Amino acid sequence: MASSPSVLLSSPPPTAKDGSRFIDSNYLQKQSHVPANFKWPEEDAASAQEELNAPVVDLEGFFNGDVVATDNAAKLIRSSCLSHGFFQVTNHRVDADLIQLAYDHVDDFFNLPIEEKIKVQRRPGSPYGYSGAHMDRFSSNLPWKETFSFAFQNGPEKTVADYFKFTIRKDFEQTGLVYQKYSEAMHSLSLSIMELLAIGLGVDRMLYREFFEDAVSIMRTNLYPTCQEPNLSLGTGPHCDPNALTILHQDLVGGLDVFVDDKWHKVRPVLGALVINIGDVFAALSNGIYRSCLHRAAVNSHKERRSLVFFMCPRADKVVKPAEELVRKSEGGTRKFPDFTWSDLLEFTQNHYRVNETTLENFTDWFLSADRSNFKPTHFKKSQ
Ligand SMILES: C=C1C[C@]23C[C@H]1CC[C@H]2[C@]1(C)CCC[C@@](C)(C(=O)O)[C@H]1[C@@H]3C(=O)O
Ligand SMILES: O=C(O)CCC(=O)C(=O)O
Ligand SMILES: [Fe+2]
Repeated sequence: MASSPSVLLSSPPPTAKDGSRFIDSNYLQKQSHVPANFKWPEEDAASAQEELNAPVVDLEGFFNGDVVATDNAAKLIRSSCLSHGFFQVTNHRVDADLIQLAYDHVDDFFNLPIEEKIKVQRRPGSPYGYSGAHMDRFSSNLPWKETFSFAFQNGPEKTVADYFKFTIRKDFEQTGLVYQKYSEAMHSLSLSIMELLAIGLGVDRMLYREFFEDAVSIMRTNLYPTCQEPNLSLGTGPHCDPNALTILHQDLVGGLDVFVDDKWHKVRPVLGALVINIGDVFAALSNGIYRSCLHRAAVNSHKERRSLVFFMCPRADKVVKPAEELVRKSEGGTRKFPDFTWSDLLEFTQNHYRVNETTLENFTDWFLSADRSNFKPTHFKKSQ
């Protein structure tokens, strides 16, 4: 699916020693015009005019074991997931100093010379590693960003810390320890949110906590450089996250937009809050009762932006299947998606399809088709 990087750029991007061309923030922010392959269709990139009054869920009472407060939090999450699958949380017990430290270390990696960054470039089929504007995978609608992603699995092994120290550079030990701690905090919060989701859906409170206990999640740092023509491009294009649950921390610059009631809305950063959204895996676990939400990241001309994203994913081989009681409760009382594993969905998103808002429907068709190699998507964007 991915074709070779286009060279429709105003001046040639940096060339690595092996002759290949790479785009990083340093290059992007110097462009006075958006290069053709970074331009997005007008209807995708047009800036949001309104702000979303996103529900803010205070988790204090839940963490203190207060039954009424827990029920209220679960209800608020339920109503937001029924309509758009998106909410913010405060009093989440993630240490503010840890969040600050995670931001302090974002540029340790992005400031490395391009040769060092491409040593840990994403490999075909893998969601982990460095990506400069996804140029290695796509040739048009390129995102105005650099990202760095790594795996997290809870347990005694400090896999994140080791990855930074042994795969990037020995002197990245400190940075690795910060992201190890940050990922652990995100994993723990995700499991708490899973309890609230279960309460809201009326299934056993521990159902999803237990299902995701051994999750192998993706942690990602994003750097969105400034863009002189911000209405022509996007930092992250319109999409629903394919994983189960995403916890996003955006800095105070702003740029996250959510598609609600047929319009793009800005999500104003709330100091200390974490932004949470449901992804396709959770939509499937709820048999479509909860929706994964369509969102994107806009860019701006005055200040570069950073975000920290934790994509909670089930262990690769776990079967994603809704509880029987939810099938009965859902529209028509029938299964909406087949049994599948995260490994199946990940393969689809990395090798056969570029994630957007119709990933889950197209994945279902691909997964059930007799001839997967001749797959042509039949579901198209609903947002325009
Ligand atoms: C399974 C995945 C696909 C993406 C990386 C992981 C988790 C979320 C997905 C992504 C971030 C959603 C937005 C579009 C995307 C292409 C991106 O802009 O980075 C997505 C990831 C990807 O395929 O690289
Ligand atoms: O950086 C952001 O604000 C959003 C990023 C996002 O949606 C993603 O990486 O999936
Ligand atoms: Fe996303």
